Amino acid sequence: MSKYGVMVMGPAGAGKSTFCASLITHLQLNRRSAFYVNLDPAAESFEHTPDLDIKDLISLEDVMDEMKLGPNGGLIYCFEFLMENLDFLTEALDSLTEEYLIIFDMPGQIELYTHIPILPTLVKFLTTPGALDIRLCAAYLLEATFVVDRAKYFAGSLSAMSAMIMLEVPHINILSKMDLVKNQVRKKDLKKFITPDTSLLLDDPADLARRKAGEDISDDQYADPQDKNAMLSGATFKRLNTAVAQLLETFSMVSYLKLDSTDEDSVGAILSYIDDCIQYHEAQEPRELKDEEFDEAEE
Ligand SMILES: Nc1nc2c(ncn2[C@@H]2O[C@H](COP(=O)(O)OP(=O)(O)OP(=O)(O)O)[C@@H](O)[C@H]2O)c(=O)[nH]1
Ligand SMILES: [Mg+2]
Repeated sequence: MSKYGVMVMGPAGAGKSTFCASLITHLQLNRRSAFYVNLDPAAESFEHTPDLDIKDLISLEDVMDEMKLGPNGGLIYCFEFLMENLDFLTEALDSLTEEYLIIFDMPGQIELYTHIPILPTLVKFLTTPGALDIRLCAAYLLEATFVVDRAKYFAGSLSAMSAMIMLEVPHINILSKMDLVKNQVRKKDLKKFITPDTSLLLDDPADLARRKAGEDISDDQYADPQDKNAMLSGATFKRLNTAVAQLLETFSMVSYLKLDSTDEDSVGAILSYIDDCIQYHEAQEPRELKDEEFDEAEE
């Protein structure tokens, strides 16, 4: 029997836990079952109490104290420990039926999504047929506020693409906190953010601000070529950004869905994409309405 899940990923503060909470509320309102798994060993407060919490296996605070590690090293240690204790996941998830949407709330350390092979191994474990056999969709969140700094937006999109290539599961990218940029970006421009467009770099407000402040230095203004290597700014920075933007455009693998976690319809729309990705509805048995649901449907 297949299980269904979504792994909510993305950089620190992108709105992952808020989205998980809104998603659970939305599922509950629609009489669907959610199973909330917190895999962030540093997370402290939750809107919905996790059904399974990595902190019951290992806490980042203890690891940092005992192993004398910083927060990032500590997080990697916690994940390595989880990989050695996968029973922790199997025991909790094995008995879940296909009715459930299992929601994994991930930490925000970006190295987890880019160059450390722990996550691909974890995803393989969760999805292997015959074992947990979870049909998993990755949801990668990037803050919409990045649209005011185009370089950050393209760098974020590159990390989204890296996660997508590394994990090899159905993947959706999400621009979160759309409510914060609604009045800042014209609709026409927003389209260019939904599918990364190189022309965004031509009228980058952050770049204009830099130029105004006199920080824009062209390549030939560097007196010392060694300085030029050390200070990636001015024309070199622009060329790098253009190259990254062109790379994204060429592969055309990244495009975004818009999310405002405070808006129920927006959360519902994202859930439909997730359901499609994992073909959730195809597996559901038609179920009989309970008496009170029947009464409501009659009204
Ligand atoms: N305006 C607005 N704020 C949001 C939205 N989603 C999240 N936030 C805020 O963004 C901040 C970070 O949100 P979290 O959900 O904790 O982000 P996270 O990605 O889980 O953060 P880490 O787990 O620390 O990586 C909080 O102050 C949220 O209230 C949104 O859709 N709109
Ligand atoms: Mg979080």
